[in-house]
Amino acid sequence: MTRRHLTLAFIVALAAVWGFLPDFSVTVLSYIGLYALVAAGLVMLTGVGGMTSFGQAAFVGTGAYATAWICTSPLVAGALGGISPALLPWLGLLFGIVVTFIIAWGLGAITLRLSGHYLPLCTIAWGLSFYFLFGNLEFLGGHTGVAGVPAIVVGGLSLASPRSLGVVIWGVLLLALWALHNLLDSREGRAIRALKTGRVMAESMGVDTGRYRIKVFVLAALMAALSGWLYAHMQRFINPTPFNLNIGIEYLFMAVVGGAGHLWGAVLGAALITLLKEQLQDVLPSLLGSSGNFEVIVFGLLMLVVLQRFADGLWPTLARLGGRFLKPVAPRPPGRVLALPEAALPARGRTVLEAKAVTKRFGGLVANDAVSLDVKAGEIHALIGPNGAGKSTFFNMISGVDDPTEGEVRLMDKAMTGKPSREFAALGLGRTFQHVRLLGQRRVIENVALGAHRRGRRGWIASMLRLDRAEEAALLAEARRQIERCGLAEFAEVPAGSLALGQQRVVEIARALAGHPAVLLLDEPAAGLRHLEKRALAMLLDQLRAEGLGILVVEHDMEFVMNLADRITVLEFGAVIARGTPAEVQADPKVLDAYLGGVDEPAPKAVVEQAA
Ligand SMILES: Nc1ncnc2c1ncn2[C@@H]1O[C@H](COP(=O)(O)OP(=O)(O)OP(=O)(O)O)[C@@H](O)[C@H]1O
Repeated sequence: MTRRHLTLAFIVALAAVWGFLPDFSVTVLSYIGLYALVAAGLVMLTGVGGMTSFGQAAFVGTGAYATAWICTSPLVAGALGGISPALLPWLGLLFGIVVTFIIAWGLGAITLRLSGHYLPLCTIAWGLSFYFLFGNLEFLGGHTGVAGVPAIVVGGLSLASPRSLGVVIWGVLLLALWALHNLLDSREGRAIRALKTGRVMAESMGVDTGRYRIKVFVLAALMAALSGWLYAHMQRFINPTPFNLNIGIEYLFMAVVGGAGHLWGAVLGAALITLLKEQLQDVLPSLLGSSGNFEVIVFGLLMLVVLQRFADGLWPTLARLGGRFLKPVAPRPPGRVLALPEAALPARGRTVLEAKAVTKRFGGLVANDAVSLDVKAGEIHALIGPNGAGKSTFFNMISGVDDPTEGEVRLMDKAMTGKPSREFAALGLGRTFQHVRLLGQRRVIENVALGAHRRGRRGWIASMLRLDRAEEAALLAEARRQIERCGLAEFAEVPAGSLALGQQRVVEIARALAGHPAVLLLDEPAAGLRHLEKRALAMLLDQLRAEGLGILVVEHDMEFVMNLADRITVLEFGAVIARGTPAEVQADPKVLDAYLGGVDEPAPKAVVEQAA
């Protein structure tokens, strides 16, 4: 039995017993479905995308109030004249989606720029404001609410009973889980996962992180609004209470307790918390009397215990246990495989990357002082210098991570100063990082396929509907090719975080190569590699140079650099103190002085030997 079979068995079992369950169980299950829909949106937003929101209840309220207003307002009835009442809930759904989309996009554009704890604080702020807004707007019934919300009618069939509406709720939930699962298993899903690691890496892979963050935010808000629409037509009456901040916090609990990075964790979390609250409300008053609100306290304590014991939520533990009995799903053989776009490499000897008198100041500190350097197609240029010389700062300037205070950066003959790193990536710049930036829990192949992100075109809807398979097969095939080329074939399917640090650096090189770059920036690629692995890396770089790539490498291993580089630029205290061939640089007294005089930096063997 595979996981897929188990999911199917769950759906069939639910469908089979649905007609025989007592009314109370059907109602509870319908609520679980409604909550799980919101929590699944939060899994995407918080667990996968790394943005915490306490304010999702506000969007549930938006969806609920939008349809309640459309269905009950005399103003709408007057304006629409003789519209069939059966159409009103559907109009309400459309209205709710449009309103939520506009509000979420607007709120996202303003608040998602904030980082750290400011974003969650903002979600609390609008979670509170929406609640008071719902309660204070007269045309929404104030704190009394809106009564007389009609039932949904589909093809003449009224969904007035929870038993019939519950089928729709679970149908919508399962469809949403399927679509989100497909989205996460695609090029776009990899980009969403990359958001969690911060902007720098994802942007360097060509992902417009600002836009993706807003899109995930809007997606989660729309799922909450959909839940609100279903809720309003199930309850047939709404007031502001179910959309207050407490409930927003509960939604977050559901996602986190279930397992914030896992879609089925949302269902588990919603079920657990709904059932737990139900039980506590029944059991505690009979034990402790009904004078205190003890269930809230016990609920809080139980949540603490669960989170203390299962920091990643309960789903990963369950999945691990289940994994012992379930067979892994065999990957389907790819059908049609697209050819990925592949820009021709520039002619050998052409300058592909150029820094002209680049200066970077941090307050009074000059980290780069008018540094000029160029990289030509078909050469390896090394940038060396003692610790703190300004190499990483320079790397950031020439890859769009940071802007120079003065000077100019040109890539492929285009002025790039002030442009974001995704535009550098689009012009053919691939890079690795001094501090490895991989998605540690994802497989090596997924990490490497992220590097090919900008070579794909398929968007969110196509991914959700699985219309991206030919492109996805091509991206994965490209990733596998680069992994094999870098000598990591046996590790393609293991989590990237399980590899040794040196190997993780090589995964980063494979990821950069998957983007078919013309220029490669490598930040300390040999650090942590053993002798044979270094030799293999040197051979790979040699081969890439022969293919016509322009490579700039920052490296502390002098033997590696001296044997490999065509040209070397030496930085000290932010300024260039020498440049030339390895032989010229090794003979330069300023270089010897910089290294031998350095306190922190061990004198590079190759340089010292030359001096002797
Ligand atoms: N964001 C920053 N704000 C202030 N100072 C900074 C910042 N980034 C770097 N610096 C300073 O700029 C100088 C150059 O640092 P940089 O990290 O570029 O050196 P490096 O040559 O890459 O060193 P290493 O080999 O240790 O990585 C250092 O003095 C560092 O403290």
